[in-house]
Amino acid sequence: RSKSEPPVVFHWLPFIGNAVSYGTDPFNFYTSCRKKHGDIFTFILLGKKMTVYLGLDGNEFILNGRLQDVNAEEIYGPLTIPVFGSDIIYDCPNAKLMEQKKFVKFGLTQKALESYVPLIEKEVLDYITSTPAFKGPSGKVNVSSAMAEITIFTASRALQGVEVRQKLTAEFAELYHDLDLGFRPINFLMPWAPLPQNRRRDAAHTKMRAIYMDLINQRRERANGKTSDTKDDKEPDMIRHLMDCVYKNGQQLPDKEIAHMMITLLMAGQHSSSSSSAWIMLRLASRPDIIEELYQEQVQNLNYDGSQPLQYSDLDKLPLLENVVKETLRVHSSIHSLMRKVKNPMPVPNSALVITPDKVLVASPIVTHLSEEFFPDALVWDPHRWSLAQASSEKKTAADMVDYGYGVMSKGTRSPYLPFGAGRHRCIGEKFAYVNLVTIISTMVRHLKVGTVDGTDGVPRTDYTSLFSRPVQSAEIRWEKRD
Ligand code: HEM
Ligand SMILES: N#Cc1ccc(COc2ccc(/C=C/c3ccc(C(F)(F)[C@](O)(Cn4cnnn4)c4ccc(F)cc4F)nc3)cc2)cc1
Repeated sequence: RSKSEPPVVFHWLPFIGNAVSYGTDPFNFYTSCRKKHGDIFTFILLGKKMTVYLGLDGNEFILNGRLQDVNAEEIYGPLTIPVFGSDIIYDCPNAKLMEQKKFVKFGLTQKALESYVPLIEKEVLDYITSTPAFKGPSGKVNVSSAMAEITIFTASRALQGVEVRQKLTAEFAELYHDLDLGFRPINFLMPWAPLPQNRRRDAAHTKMRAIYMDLINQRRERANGKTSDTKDDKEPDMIRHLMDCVYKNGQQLPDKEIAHMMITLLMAGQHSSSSSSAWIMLRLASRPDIIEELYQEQVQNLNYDGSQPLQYSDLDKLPLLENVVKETLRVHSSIHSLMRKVKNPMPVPNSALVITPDKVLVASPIVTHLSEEFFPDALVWDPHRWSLAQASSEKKTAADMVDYGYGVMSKGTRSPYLPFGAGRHRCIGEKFAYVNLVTIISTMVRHLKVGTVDGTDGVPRTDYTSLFSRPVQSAEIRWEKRD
């Protein structure tokens, strides 16, 4: 091979290449390739040349790459456009995506987040006091399906508003399920496949968009005082906010784009929060000592006595709970591969290597999350490891800050911990995710003790075959009501 090409990982079959070993366990695949070839290597995934660049330098090279050199929408578009809808996110120029991210980020105001805490708490309480899986004083529950239901209720009630939440129990749940059928890796790898579930996905998307557009019209009529409905319209939910957003070119956000943005936020919020919350509950079940510490934290820091409701200002008085979420996002990052299409030859600094436009670049922050170099005993889930680090907040100089059009933020890529990505495509849902996760877990800890079914301190293996790595299905935990 030419000296400017990264080493190619050995594979038996052309086209299929390393798809199977990568698809079954990407983290172990990356780790074993790194031992043989170092931080930069190319593997074959269904005919695509995937060039992985690991470590802090890889994260910087890819996530802070120039807009004209690295392209996200070419890779993510085929998977996301049929699910999210047209003219938004990866179906529009990047400049328009940056404006859409600004709209959403500025819609998640402190006032909005404050209003979400009681709504989220109520959804969790209603769930554990009414769903059959939590009937009686104790029992076992499939933690993935329970957390998926809880998070769809909390995310829809908070972010989507009361009408969408009410629809969730009815037709919407079915539509969400059909739309979700299209949100699978197979649609990454073979978007053109005429699979039956892709027709159901398209039908569900069309119906969901119509539901949102009706909802937007109802709200507009109410706002114009056409109907006498006295419903409290002042709830700062995202639909209301997006209805008032205007692009830089003076164009109002069209109703169709508002509907598509709301579907996008439902999918993003649901998958990331449900896999993270399932892992948090499984980790707590394996560490009953941590559960007791969390319960004591509620009692000592909030004077919790079994009655008073949670509020937004309580959330930053729960450092151990925050570290439980932070540590779970380190060990169980739900997106293991961040991908970009290369558009121009990209010389790798301090090396003879050039990444050419026939490649797809892959960053994998989870590899730095689990490197002994940055985290001693990296594979051990230990929330207390962050309480030491909580003191040392690294200094932020202007050189570390950047604004891609949706607010100033740290470049981030000198950090080995990037669960929300970094750079132009960095997540804007982090604040909502934390409020959602901390409120859900607080409420679970206040009312339930959990443990593993077999009494061991283990957690299930990771299922990497879905779009967001999650616990292998039918992972169960034991629960017992406190009150
Ligand atoms: C624990 C929860 C979450 C995690 C771990 C997470 C993770 C990530 C990551 C790693 C990226 C970067 C993707 C890339 O560079 O290719 C990202 C981007 C993004 N996420 Fe999240 N996310 C979470 C929750 C959310 C929520 C709740 C929302 C919406 C309310 C959201 C909306 C977005 C958006 C709009 C982007 C930008 C994509 C782009 O600019 O191309 N995320 N997220
Ligand atoms: N043989 C075989 C074989 C081979 C391989 C495999 C498995 O291979 C892979 C490879 C890569 C990946 C990557 C996951 C990936 C990337 C992007 C997105 C996303 F775009 F959708 C998201 O970032 C998601 N997100 C962000 N924040 N919250 N949600 C997003 C952005 C903006 C937005 F507005 C809404 C969004 F929700 N989602 C998921 C997963 C599996 C299986 C089998």
